[in-house]
Amino acid sequence: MVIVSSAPSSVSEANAAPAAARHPSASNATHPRQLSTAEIELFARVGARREALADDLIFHRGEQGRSMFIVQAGQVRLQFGDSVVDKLIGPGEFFGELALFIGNHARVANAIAAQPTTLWVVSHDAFSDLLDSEPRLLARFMQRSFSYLVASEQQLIANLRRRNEDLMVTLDSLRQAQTQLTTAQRLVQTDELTGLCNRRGLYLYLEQLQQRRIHDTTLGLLLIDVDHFKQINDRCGHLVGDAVLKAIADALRDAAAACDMPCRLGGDEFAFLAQITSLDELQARADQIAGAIRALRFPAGADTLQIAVSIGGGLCPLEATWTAWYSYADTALYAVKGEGGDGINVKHMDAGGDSPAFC
Ligand SMILES: Nc1nc2c(ncn2[C@@H]2O[C@H](COP(=O)(O)OP(=O)(O)OP(=O)(O)O)[C@@H](O)[C@H]2O)c(=O)[nH]1
Repeated sequence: MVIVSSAPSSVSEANAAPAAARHPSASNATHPRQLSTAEIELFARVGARREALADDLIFHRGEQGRSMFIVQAGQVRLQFGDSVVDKLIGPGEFFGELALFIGNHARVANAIAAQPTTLWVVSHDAFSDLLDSEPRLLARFMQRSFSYLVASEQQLIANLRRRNEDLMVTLDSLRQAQTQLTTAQRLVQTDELTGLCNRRGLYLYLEQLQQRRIHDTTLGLLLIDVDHFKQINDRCGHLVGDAVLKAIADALRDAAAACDMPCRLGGDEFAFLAQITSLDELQARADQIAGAIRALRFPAGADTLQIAVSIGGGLCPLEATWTAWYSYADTALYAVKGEGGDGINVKHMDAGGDSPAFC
C-alpha cells in the first residue's frame, strides 16, 4: 500500500544505479546517483514524504510523471521488462529525475518497493522554485545527472546492438539448419546412383498428387524393368551395370514433362507416373523411353552392349490406390517378360476388366 500519493516520474529510471545500500552521509556524491548531504537536505526540505510497504507500486511503466524520488530508507526495484535487468535503488539514491527536469514524462519502468521504504517525492514545480533559490547546487546536480543519463543511454544502445548481433547469429544458425534439413529431406527422397526420386520420393509425390494435378488430365503409370540385367553385371561388371542404370534414368528424365514423376523403385526397376490425356499419349511416352534405351551402346570387351527393357502399364483409375495401379502394371510387365522381353504392354486399367489387381 502506498501511504502518501505522489505524482509519477521518467526514462531516467532506466539509468538508476544499482543499490549499493550506500548511506547518504557515508558519501558526498561520489557515485553519480548518490546525492550529497547538501542535496538531500535541500530536497528533503521541499519534498513530500511517502511511505511504501514491500511490493507497493510507486509508479508503473507508461505512466506520465512529474516527480523525482529519493530513497531515504529501504529499497526500490525498477523493472524495465524486455529482458533488461532490474535495478535496485537504495538509501540516498534518486530515480525518475527526467520527469523532474522536463515535466510530464512517460515512465519507462515499474517502480516497486522491494521492502518497507521511505521516500521523498520532489515535484517538478518544487524543483522549478529551487532553481531560483539554489541555482549552483542544482546546476551541479543536473550536470551529474545528465552525464550519467548519457552514459547509461550509450550503454543501453551498446547492449541493444550486441543483442541485435546475437539475434543475427541465431537467425543465421537457423537458416543453416533449415538448409541442412532441406538438403537432408532431398537426399532421403533421392536415389543416390541415378539422381531420380526413390520409392520414398514417389510416395511423397503421391501424397501431394491432389495439389499437383493438372486440369483435364488423367494419370498413366509405366513400370520399366531391364531385361537380363544380372547377365550385364556378370558379363561386364557392376560399373557398366551402374552406367546402364544411369543412362536409363537419363532416358526417363528426357521423356518426362515437368509434372511427371520418373523414379527408380530399386535394382533395375523404374516407374514413370505421367499426367496425360489419353492412352495413346502414354504409349508414346513408353515408345520414346524404349527407343532411347534401345539406342544406347556400352563397351563390353571387344563387343558393344545393347540394352532392352520390358514396359508394362496403363491409365490409372483415380478411385483405385497406388498398390492397385502397381499391381496392374506389374502384371502387364511380366506378360512382356513372359514373351521374351523387349516390349511394351500398355492398356486401360479397367476395374471391370481381366486384371487380377482390380478383381
Ligand atoms: N550394377 C548394379 N546392379 C544392381 C544394382 N541394384 C541391383 N543390381 C543387380 O540387378 C540384378 C537384377 O537381377 P534380376 O532381378 O534377376 O533381374 P534380371 O537379371 O534383369 O532378370 P529379368 O528381369 O528377368 O530379365 C541383380 O543381380 C542385382 O544384384 C545397382 O545399383 N547396380
